[in-house]
Amino acid sequence: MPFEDSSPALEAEGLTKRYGRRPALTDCRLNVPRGRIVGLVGPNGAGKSTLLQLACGLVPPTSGTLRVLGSAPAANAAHLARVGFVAQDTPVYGSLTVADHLRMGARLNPSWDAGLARRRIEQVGLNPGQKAGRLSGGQRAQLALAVAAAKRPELLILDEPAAALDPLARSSFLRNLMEFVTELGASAVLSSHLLADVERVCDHLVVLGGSRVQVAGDVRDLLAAHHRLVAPRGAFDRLPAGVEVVHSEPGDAHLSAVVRADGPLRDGPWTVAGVTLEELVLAYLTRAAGVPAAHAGTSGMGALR
Ligand SMILES: Nc1ncnc2c1ncn2[C@@H]1O[C@H](COP(=O)(O)OP(=O)(O)OP(=O)(O)O)[C@@H](O)[C@H]1O
Repeated sequence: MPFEDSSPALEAEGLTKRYGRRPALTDCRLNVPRGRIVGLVGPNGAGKSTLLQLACGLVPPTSGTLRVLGSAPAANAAHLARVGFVAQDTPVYGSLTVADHLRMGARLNPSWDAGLARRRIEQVGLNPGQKAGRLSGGQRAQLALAVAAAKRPELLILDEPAAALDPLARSSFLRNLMEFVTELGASAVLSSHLLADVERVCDHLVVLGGSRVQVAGDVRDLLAAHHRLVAPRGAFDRLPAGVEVVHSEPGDAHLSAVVRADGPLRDGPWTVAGVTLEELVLAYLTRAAGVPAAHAGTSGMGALR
């Protein structure tokens, strides 16, 4: 059942967070609608964890505003219950058993769904009597996800939830995540360095680079608005209005560029092709990093490190 309130999952205006003089997020504007699975990507130190911590009310902004499900982050106990958070290292209580975690979840959360928690624990093959400290990284992540989802949150926030998992465990974790989000009618934001994971599960993208939002939007819209143009060098000086070069790479006689176009691209002295999500992300991050064009390789579905 979808939730009735339709205010954005996340809405930020001028959001800035500094640690001392070091900027972690600068002047960020975001509007993430409900019902999306959001991929938050960017290189190390881009500000992903900071944004997620701000959204959970764990740290305050230096300036600007952030609204989560229409309220200030962690505004009150009722609002806290609407948001589930799985932190970067999927922390669990080592001396407590899997079943203890579920009992504790039930005591702490008024909307706890014991049936959902039990079902998920069974499906991922966790032994309720097992001490959490003896679980593997993947099993810990599954337990943390089950506990966060059994709160029946409207928004699940996950900081690199699958980073430590092997490919099989990651695949099962992401499948579980998608099932939860669909079953709960919820929204989710997950940060990841793995573009293949983002491509697989996310329908909305936020790219952070150098503490700023580089690009954000529904994946389908972003892919429709971006193209790869290959053209003789001089042709890029005559691009029509409404076409912005995000990043270009030099060839011998031609330039290859990822461009953003407001509307359909008219014919010209260029060839036009679609871009993959990876090409799109790398074009923005390369531009943000100020990497010289010759170093901006885009081959292979990669990890952002
Ligand atoms: N508690 C803190 N105290 C001081 N500086 C911090 C703190 N937390 C983060 N930072 C700084 O803020 C910037 C953004 O860090 P953040 O952890 O949000 O990046 P990230 O995108 O999550 O990185 P990663 O991919 O490595 O996890 C970095 O320069 C980091 O050093």
